[in-house]
Amino acid sequence: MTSADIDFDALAAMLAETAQRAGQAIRKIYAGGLQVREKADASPVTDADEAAEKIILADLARVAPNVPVIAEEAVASGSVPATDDVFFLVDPLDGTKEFVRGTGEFTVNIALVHGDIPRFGLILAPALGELFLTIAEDRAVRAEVGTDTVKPLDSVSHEPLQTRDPAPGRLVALASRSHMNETTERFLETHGVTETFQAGSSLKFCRIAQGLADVYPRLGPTCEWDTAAGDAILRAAGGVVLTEDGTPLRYGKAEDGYRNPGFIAWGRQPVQE
Ligand SMILES: Nc1ncnc2c1ncn2[C@@H]1O[C@H](COP(=O)(O)O)[C@@H](OP(=O)(O)O)[C@H]1O
Ligand SMILES: [Mg+2]
Repeated sequence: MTSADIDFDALAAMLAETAQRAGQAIRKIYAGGLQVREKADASPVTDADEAAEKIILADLARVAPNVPVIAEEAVASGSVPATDDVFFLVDPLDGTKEFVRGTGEFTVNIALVHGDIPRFGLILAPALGELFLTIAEDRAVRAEVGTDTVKPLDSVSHEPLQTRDPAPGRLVALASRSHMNETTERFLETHGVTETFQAGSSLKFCRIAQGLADVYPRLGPTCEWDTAAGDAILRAAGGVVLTEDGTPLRYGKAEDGYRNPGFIAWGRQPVQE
């Protein structure tokens, strides 16, 4: 199968509802009180992560039964299917730490990779009622779906996502709330960043795609399911995600356990110094 065989409109319409159902499951579990456990890598996991992933995997198995899915909680329990040129990446609850803290900055993430590039991306922030997704290779949108009911994609209005032109020497950056480090602080000091906001989860990619900030340095570990949907959305809105050597972040790194190197997400391709 290639990405040319996939009907992107149908995928977007279906997964927009899948993600909202996953979001409702997350919110229901949250309202009932959270049991937080630790995974083998010491990161937190809750029943909400697992419930949301189950909903997403069931729908993907129906719509694209032959496409492998690399999903965060399945990988944590040792289930890592072989991938080929086309595969899905799923992070059912990105920003689990933020979720546990109650900040609302957590997301449901679904992406389709083809040929080491994320071509389709969908991010839902269930507590904020905001949905971001690619609707074509070079078009991404934001829709307000609210938090009460599952809304079909064609029943809500969309606003196009477009990154902004940075003001040289006055960049606005986004950085992780939970995973700040010295390398990131050094990057901020040396790249003309005059303002930094901290935020959780893949929403950082979305805020750059909206033109609300210029750069998101992530110079510490993440996994491909944390970044693929945000990368696809940011690309379609005019941005790029580059590794520290200036090349685009690549996907399908099975031999590295789908772990990413450090990267920098930019609203616009940076001018080479
Ligand atoms: N040591 C590590 N190795 C791999 N990924 C890590 C990591 N520390 C943090 N992350 C990733 O960073 C994500 C959180 O990003 P942020 O701090 O920007 O909210 C986590 O997503 P999950 O919450 O889905 O586990 C986790 O996957
Ligand atoms: Mg994550």
